[in-house]
Amino acid sequence: MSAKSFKVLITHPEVPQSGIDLLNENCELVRVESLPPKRSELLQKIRGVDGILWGGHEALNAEALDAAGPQLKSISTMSAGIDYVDLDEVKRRKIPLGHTPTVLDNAVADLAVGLLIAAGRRFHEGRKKIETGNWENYHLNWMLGQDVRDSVVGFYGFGGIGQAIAKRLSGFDIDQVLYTTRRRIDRETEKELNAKKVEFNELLAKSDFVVIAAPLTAATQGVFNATAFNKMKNTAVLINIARGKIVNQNDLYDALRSNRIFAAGLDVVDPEPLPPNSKLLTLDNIIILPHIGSATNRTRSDMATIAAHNVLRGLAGERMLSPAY
Ligand SMILES: O=C(O)C(=O)CO
Repeated sequence: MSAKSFKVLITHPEVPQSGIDLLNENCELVRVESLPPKRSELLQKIRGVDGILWGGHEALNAEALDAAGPQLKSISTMSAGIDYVDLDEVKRRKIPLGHTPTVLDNAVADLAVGLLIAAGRRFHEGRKKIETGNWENYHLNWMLGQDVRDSVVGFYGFGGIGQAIAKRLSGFDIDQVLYTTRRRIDRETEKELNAKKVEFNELLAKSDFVVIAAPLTAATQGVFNATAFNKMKNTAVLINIARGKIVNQNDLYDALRSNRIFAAGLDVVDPEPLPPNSKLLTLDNIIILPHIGSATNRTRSDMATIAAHNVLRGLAGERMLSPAY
């Protein structure tokens, strides 16, 4: 490919060097420098570019695509989820779009297991007990939590991330994995992970831990609402490492406050950032992280590398490493 003539926009000043170096070999780079990135700077620098490495979760929509112009040939996000992309607008313009699933499966799965144990074993509440001088370990039944051993873990969405979580949990001697997905996974993987596809209601009723690992779409938005929580065990723990909007947060607050379910562990919320005065933060039985599932040095660097390859392949008219559609 002779791509030196291509102009590529990097939409975030902190895109890891691995991605920048790859693109720099063959392309003229234009970079957004403001931090947090200013939309106005992006809309100005996007004009006339051939490719874009979309480094944040800023809306990638008609406004941005129109500002870029009709020569735009290749875009890659640096994320697995693409819910901030107006996919119809990208498709309508026939612009190849890549994203970066798979490389972050392990990092997100590690975090999910951490959250599952932290929520089930009341880490956050325990820390608060210490801070408030309520270390009451003279009770024999003080701070009892949920066992992972022999538990049923239900996955709402069972792609690469869900399967990586299940693989890790097999080391904790869980009893069974249940899952709901649009597609059934292959029998060999089912066998290896002791996983069984079930209907959503069965998943809710039988799971001790429910893990949300599905993309945010019109079909998944708000699915975890009061109706769903009422079908769960009152000892159940909900984990969300996917997208905040899949959960109705008001209903989750009610379910946790009334102990309708035992606890929740969230890496994602709605909105992000969560306002510091959110009522969710007043609860003892929730642990909330600021969307750090893929936040390891190696994972972010790998994501930048894949995104850069996607952009280069799109510019060369080749199939991207991980096309989003
Ligand atoms: O890449 C994504 O979509 C993420 O949310 C990483 O945590």
